[in-house]
Amino acid sequence: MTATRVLVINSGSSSVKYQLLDMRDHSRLAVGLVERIGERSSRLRHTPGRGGEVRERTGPIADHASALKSVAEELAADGLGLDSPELAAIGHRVVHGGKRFTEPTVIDEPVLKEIERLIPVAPLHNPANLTGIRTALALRPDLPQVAVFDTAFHTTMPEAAARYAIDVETADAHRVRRYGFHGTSHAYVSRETAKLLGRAPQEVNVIVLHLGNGASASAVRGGRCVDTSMGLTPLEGLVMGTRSGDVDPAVVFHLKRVGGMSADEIDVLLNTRSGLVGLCGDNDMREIRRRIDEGDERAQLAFDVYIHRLKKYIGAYYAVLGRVDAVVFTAGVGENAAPVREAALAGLEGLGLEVDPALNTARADGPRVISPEGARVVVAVVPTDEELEIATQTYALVGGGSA
Ligand SMILES: Nc1ncnc2c1ncn2[C@@H]1O[C@H](COP(=O)(O)OP(=O)(O)O)[C@@H](O)[C@H]1O
Ligand SMILES: CC(=O)OP(=O)(O)O
Ligand SMILES: [Mg+2]
Repeated sequence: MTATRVLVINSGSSSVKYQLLDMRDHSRLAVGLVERIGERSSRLRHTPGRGGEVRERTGPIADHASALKSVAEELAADGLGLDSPELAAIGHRVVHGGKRFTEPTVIDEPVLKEIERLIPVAPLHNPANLTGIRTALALRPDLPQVAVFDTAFHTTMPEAAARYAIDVETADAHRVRRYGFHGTSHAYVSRETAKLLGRAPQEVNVIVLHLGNGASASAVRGGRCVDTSMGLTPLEGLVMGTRSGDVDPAVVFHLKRVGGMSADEIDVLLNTRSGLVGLCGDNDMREIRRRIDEGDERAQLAFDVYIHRLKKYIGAYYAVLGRVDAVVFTAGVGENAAPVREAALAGLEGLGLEVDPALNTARADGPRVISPEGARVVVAVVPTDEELEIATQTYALVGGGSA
């Protein structure tokens, strides 16, 4: 029997998302999510493929290791256990790969050591990713397991975009530079955009706006990333659900010296109590739009700050690319929030950027153009699929498809 299945594991700081894919037709055999790991109200939601009934488990799940064991049990209950001979590999999302990992990589001890060495530059993400990998390795030590890095797509950024303008020796000694994240999504979406335009990826320049809970923009020239909004960590750039994005770095010294806060407290402030949640108390764009419709001023302010920052990055990446063929919205907010797309491009007609109101608000799935016929730049919505991209890269690396 040929092994044609890939399990994808995306371990976040307090969640594990997973999908089991059949790589012959890219069908989902199972999709699931474990949330609020480490709290008393943890929840596992498992959706079997092919129309099976959704199953939920609630109650405390102490850590990522227990979460993955529960996932393995759910899969086994559907006859899709990790011991299945049809499983070809497990693909793991790893957020920080530093400068070294430019490609998906089969995981062995030295690779684990390097991911561990990068924890100081990804304290929220890499420890969770590592636990996911170690637990999966303990369950199936014989199976190839592959790390797919969020940073990999951005390693093509020129030095001018990747360097911070700080003392070179100090920066290099501490590996301080701009790495960028969400790369799997930016790579997938820019390629799908080229398909939508009916052109080769090498021919098109695209601005990708990945607007999820975390959010980032990238400038992609001919299929290669030339700039992106996240930096040393996923804190830089756009306004996000709970993260501030760009601030004057002096805000940190000020809060320490004048506000009496510790470095750890400021870290928590900027990562978890800022962005939309910090501005208005909500980080869900649906809720913010509902409040705006009721005349809520704080929600309006949060929306305006979010849009202002987004518009600045669109303008910046227009300048970086020189010629733009498409501006593309993706991820939870980008795919679903028509008012965000409309507001982000309002007033940019001079740059050839326009949104057709009817196309923008039409209910539709899949990649679609939302700019008017004949517009100079195509504006599009292209749903991201990080799991499919991770599975595809994993399967290719272990020789799948060639058997
Ligand atoms: N129908 C919708 N309208 C507006 N915003 C939405 C809608 N659906 C989801 N979102 C937004 O998408 C966010 C989640 O995006 P997602 O890409 O799934 O994030 P992540 O992968 O970072 O968890 C939610 O917090 C919410 O703000
Ligand atoms: C890197 C990052 O910000 O990831 P996420 O959007 O999953 O938090
Ligand atoms: Mg996401």
